[in-house]
Amino acid sequence: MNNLNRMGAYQTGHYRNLLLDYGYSEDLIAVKLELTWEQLFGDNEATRIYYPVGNEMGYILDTGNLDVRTEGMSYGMMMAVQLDKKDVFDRLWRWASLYMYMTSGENKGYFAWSCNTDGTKRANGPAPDGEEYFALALLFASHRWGDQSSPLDYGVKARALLHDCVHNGEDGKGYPMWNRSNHLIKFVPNCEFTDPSYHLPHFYELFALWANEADRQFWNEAAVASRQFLTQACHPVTGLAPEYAYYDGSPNDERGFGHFFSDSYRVAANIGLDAEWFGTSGWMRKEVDCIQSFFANKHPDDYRRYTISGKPFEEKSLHPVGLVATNAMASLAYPEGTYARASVELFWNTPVREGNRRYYDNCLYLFALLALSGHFRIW
Ligand SMILES: O[C@@H]1[C@@H](O)[C@H](O[C@@H]2CO[C@@H](O[C@@H]3CO[C@@H](O)[C@H](O)[C@H]3O)[C@H](O)[C@H]2O)OC[C@H]1O
Repeated sequence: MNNLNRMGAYQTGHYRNLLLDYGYSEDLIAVKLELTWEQLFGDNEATRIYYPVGNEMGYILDTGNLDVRTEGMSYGMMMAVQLDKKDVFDRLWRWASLYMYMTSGENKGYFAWSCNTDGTKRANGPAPDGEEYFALALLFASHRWGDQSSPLDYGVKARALLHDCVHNGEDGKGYPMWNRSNHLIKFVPNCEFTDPSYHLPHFYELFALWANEADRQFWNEAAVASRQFLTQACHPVTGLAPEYAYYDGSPNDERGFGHFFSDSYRVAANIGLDAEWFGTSGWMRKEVDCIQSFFANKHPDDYRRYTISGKPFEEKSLHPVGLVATNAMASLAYPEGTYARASVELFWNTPVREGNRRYYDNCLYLFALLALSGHFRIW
């Protein structure tokens, strides 16, 4: 464990139910959690994102782009392991293992980030946020349910994946997902910039405990590096982070992703979960206060794309419900903050999204509900 002088659930064993602390009743919280799972994973055509396939498999559909992404598959697995839904977890993992995993070429050992619903690949490269979520979801599954025969040998698969993420390229073929010198996660393996929303230091703390022994120091250093990186990537006044950034944290707008838009929303949520698991810090409190105060006087119907200094574009947010959710989840890092309770109240009163853009919003929605109710746990 790296030099953290903070106390979170990892140290105390206690997961805060912030919804309860803010006055929502235990019964209502339980009902909302069950209902939301059902809305996303049941057969309500207006809200679902999960589709079973035959007796053994299933996928999460990006309903806006009509593809299956490693992001959604790994998110679905994380949700399933948190809620003890082994059947759903195993179905998703079987589908990802069969169709997305790449066994040859430059990206051997990684997962194709986008596939069609019939399993054919739409891309031959990975998106590292999927791999990090797959790895931790698998480790949790291994601890919660025990390893079975392949592909359900969860712990074995997680360690192999983390090994490849760090060591690919050492034989001259392919690239690691993390820059080996500065320990920062890349946007894609064969580039040298990053995506602030991919930085999950709270995951790396756990990889440092459970990955192959030879890589544990690497993961400790990755946790330190990502926490430092985030302080550089988030704007000091608005708290907004860009979608893509250079390693020094400055926005990378080469392809038009240097502003606060869809990917960026997750940064605040990630800080909330890091605080819940490993404790909060002065910077995390300030960051949450900045971003929540930036959105405090804005209505979700009018959320836009913004420069990180806060200048709005004409373009509306594609995922306002997701942004409501991530801003609420951030409250875990600063529950006493000026806007923390109002951010959670807005989330509580916002329904899951319907319509074709619902996938990303509803993923962020269920993550926020899990975290705010103390159900997003280290297993
Ligand atoms: O260029 C691709 C890159 O796009 C890919 O990134 C994945 C897709 O985008 C990210 O999330 C999306 C946020 O906007 C919503 O509208 C979408 O529904 C989400 O999927 C996601 O985090 C990435 O995994 O990575 C590979 C690159 O080659």
